[in-house]
Amino acid sequence: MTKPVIVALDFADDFECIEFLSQFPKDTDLFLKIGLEMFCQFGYPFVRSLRNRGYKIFLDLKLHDIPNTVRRTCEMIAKWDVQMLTVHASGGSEMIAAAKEGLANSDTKLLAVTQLTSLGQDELENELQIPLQSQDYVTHLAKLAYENGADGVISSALEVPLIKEATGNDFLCVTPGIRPKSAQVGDQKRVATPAKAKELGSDAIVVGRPITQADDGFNAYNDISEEWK
Ligand SMILES: O=c1ccn([C@@H]2O[C@H](COP(=O)(O)O)[C@@H](O)[C@H]2O)c(=O)[nH]1
Repeated sequence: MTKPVIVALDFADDFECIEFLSQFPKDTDLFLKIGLEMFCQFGYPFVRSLRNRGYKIFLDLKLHDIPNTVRRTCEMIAKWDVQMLTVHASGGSEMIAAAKEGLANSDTKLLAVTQLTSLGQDELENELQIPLQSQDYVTHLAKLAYENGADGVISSALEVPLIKEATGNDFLCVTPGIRPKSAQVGDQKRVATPAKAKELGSDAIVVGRPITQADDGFNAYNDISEEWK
C-alpha cells in the first residue's frame, strides 16, 4: 500500500464536509479520519455512508477506559469495516490487549496514541508531572503498545526513528502535527513538514486544517501529497 495522506475531517457540519469532499475527483483514493467532533454528532451512520462511498476510514475515537469496556466497544467497531481505530496507550497494557482482542475478527488496525502532538516538554513535565523527556515517554508508550498487540502508534513524526528502533520497522507510525512551511501551527506543539515526516520514516501523515481550511482544499491536498511522495 502506498503511504497515505490521511485527511482529518474536523467539520462542525456534515453538509460542509460533503461539500469539501465534492472537490475531489471520484477516483481520488482518499483516506479520511473521523474524530470525536464528527462522530459525536453524526455517529455510525456517517461512518457507514463514507465507507459506502468507497473511502478508507481512520476512526480516531482515542478510547481510554477499563479493559472490559474497551474490549466490548472494540467488538462493536470490529463490525464497521474501518481501516484504523485509536486507543490511548496510557490506558495501560491490559486495556491495549483488550482492544486488540475486541478487534480480533476484523482487519481494523489498532493504533495507540502516545503523547498528543499538542503537548510539548513543558506540559509533560509541569502539567502531567511526568519526569521524562518527551521522546523517552513516547518510546516507552510505543513499546507498551507493541508488546500488547497494537499494530502501531500515533506520535509526532519527530519520534518515528526512535519508535522504529524500539519496536520494528513493521510497527506503524501514523503522524499528525503535520504543517507545511506556509501553514499556521495553531495548537500543535510537536510538528513536522510532510517532507520531514517522509525523511523520518512515518507510515502515514494526518493532516486536517492545512487542507480543510485552505481556500482550495484539493490543491492543498495535492501539494502536500507531492511533498510527501
Ligand atoms: O496526537 C494527536 C492525535 C490526534 N490528532 C488528530 O489529528 C488531527 C490533526 O489536525 P490538524 O488540523 O492538522 O492539526 C486532529 O483531528 C487531531 O484530533 C492530533 O493532532 N494529535
